[in-house]
Amino acid sequence: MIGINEQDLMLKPQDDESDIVLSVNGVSKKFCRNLKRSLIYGVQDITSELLGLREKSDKLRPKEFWALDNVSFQLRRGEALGLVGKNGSGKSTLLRIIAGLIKPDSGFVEVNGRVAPLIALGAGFNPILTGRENIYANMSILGLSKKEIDERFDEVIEFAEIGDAIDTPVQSYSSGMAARLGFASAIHTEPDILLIDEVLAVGDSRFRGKCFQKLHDLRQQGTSFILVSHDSHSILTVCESAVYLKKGEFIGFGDAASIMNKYEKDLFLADEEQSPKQISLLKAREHFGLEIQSIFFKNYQDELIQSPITGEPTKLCLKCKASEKIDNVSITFAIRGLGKGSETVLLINSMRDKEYISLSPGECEIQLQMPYLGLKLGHYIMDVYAKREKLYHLDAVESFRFTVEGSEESMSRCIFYQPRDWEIIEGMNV
Ligand SMILES: Nc1ncnc2c1ncn2[C@@H]1O[C@H](COP(=O)(O)OP(=O)(O)OP(=O)(O)O)[C@@H](O)[C@H]1O
Repeated sequence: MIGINEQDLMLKPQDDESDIVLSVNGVSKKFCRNLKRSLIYGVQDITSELLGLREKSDKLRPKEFWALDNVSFQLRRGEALGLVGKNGSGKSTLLRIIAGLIKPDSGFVEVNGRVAPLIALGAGFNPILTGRENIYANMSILGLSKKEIDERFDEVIEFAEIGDAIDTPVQSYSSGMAARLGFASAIHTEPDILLIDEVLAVGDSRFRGKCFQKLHDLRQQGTSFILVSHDSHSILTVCESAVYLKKGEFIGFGDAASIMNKYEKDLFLADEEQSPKQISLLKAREHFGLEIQSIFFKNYQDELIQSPITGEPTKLCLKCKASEKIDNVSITFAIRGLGKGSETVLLINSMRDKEYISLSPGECEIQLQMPYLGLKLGHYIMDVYAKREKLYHLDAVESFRFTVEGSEESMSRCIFYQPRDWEIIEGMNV
């Protein structure tokens, strides 16, 4: 478990208990994989509860498993907390417990204020009702009177941008439209805590930008939120703290940067051994005159380095073996971040750089020299391709993983490293 460190304390200098809007205390929830048994256990539990015999048990019955095991954290007024974990790790279950939709088997949740869950797409809309009817139903469930909904109705449809479709049944909406309407009606209830489960991933990027802007405004007014996302960048830019779950196990609660670092490391590097300084590619592959034998990083003193460092001079090296003289070799490095839908963050091609590589028979080292490494801290996957005059495929290495390290704390919250100097010009020359 990741403990509370100095950074956590820095994040919350005011340790005022009245600021806590949500407190999750040792929450556990078990489910049963077998439907028939699950129904039997359900009937048993209800009967014993009605008879006042039910005791909270920390023991699992056959076929049961912990979907959440002893989860504890707090959320303060105006704070954004990221909730991360692989598929099936218990994130939705936790949000459903916080929203009061299901009860924990042990532990308890204290909520100070109004919770608006945006859990399923469309936030629980009834598909046969129109958008208009759903807004009324939804916002009244979240505690608003008809008069209050009337007052906000125009703002909701304006924010959701669904126009005339407001009077057609929600079942005819696209998933993006339903998500927009769900988001718009939830935020206009002015909740104290907003629970957001991946819904923002559905809208187009312009609408997403608008939602993030709205979330920012709500936070200024004191709304706190929990954001579930598989996209590290969203969590790192929006949230200051995070909770990490792994198959129901509570791995940690702390500042977003250190939790996301731990999560990414586990997610992608779990089965890798501590990566050696030099990655030898032992797998025999078919290659056409050029074989890439290993990939590694060096500093500008030509020493091998385990993990390159943001902003430092770095060489990315390929040890190759040519079986004959080869002219016009084109080398491509395609580097992408980790995680679902990660884009290519760096694409370098020697031909496009007008670098015409000619290799003599035998071994050689091809070096890409980077005076400043612009990649931010984190984990990456790289594909490398060697081609002859763009057309003939010589060799390729796919999914080479590496980690970029760094000492600048701010680098975990931005996208690239900017080499820079500062200068103050004073006096007459300005
Ligand atoms: N009602 C239920 N009955 C039985 N098992 C359930 C039930 N709800 C969830 N589970 C199981 O509990 C585990 C946690 O599910 P949950 O939906 O909370 O995960 P998640 O982290 O939200 O996943 P995802 O990222 O895919 O949305 C999963 O193994 C899931 O199959």
